[in-house]
Amino acid sequence: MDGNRRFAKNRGLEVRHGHAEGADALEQTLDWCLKLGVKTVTVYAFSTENFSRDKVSEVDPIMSLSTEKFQKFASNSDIVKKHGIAVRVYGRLDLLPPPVKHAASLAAKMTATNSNAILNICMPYTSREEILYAVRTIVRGVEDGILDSDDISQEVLEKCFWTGGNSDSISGSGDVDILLRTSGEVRLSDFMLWQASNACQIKFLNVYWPDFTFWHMLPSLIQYQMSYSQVSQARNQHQKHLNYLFSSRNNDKNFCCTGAGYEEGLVVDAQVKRVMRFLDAVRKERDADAIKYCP
Ligand SMILES: CC(C)=CCC/C(C)=C/CC/C(C)=C/COP(=O)(O)OP(=O)(O)O
Repeated sequence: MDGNRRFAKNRGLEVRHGHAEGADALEQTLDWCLKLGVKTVTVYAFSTENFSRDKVSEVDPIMSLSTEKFQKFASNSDIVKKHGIAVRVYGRLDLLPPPVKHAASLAAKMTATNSNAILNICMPYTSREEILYAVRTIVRGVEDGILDSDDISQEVLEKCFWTGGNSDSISGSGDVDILLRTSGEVRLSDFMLWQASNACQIKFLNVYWPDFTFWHMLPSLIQYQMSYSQVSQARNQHQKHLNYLFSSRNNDKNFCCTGAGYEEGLVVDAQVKRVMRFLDAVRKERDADAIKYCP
């Protein structure tokens, strides 16, 4: 959601009004996405670096605005109810002021059973923080004796991300299909670096976020649909590559692996059992963390 300040400046408005318009643009965009069948929408609302902006004129107003939006989502507001949206907040929630993290946890809790669509709000987030979180989780797993260092793989690492769960947990969403960056900046600014690395369509749009319309979004969706077979092919290739790495790590153990990595239904040996037990504990802890600031 980039370009709120420049939008405000161009109109002679205070910065906080730019952010307020940005928050409204999110609800509108969400409505378009869900009507078109895009069931998971992830937005970059605040980076950990944004805390260094002016507290009074910018950070505090963003925090108040976010509290208000989270409270609205928590009460299953019109848009949440209309589309059955589960709201998830990814990031260093511990760094947020108490009213914001209370409201964020409440929104996650009160919408957790909504199962038609997912809104992920990244706040305060950076990809590098997320990767660090995953690495720390894995180190703890090894130190606690749940996991062997030999068990660590790309799949295990990515399942330890904030986004690493699956659709039936209240955290996690997996790979990104389309990434849209508004405001004309041509960089990713530490957003979903890992999740966007696997056949993701990345578009840089020359529009400030509050001015973003359906017509900015539509060409990207059409292009994605038209290239869907190449996307699937690239993803299958990637899965084959992971399987190859997996079986070559395990060829001394007479291990066999099918397409779905560590998912259920696979041949189970001691390593798979260990990994599944670890990932289950990770998912439970992450789900508990998502709602731990509920008042
Ligand atoms: C919970 C919820 C939905 C909250 C929404 C609050 C909101 C709209 C936050 C966006 C804040 C932000 C740093 C935007 C980026 O534009 P920028 O300020 O970097 O603009 P610039 O690129 O023009 O400087």
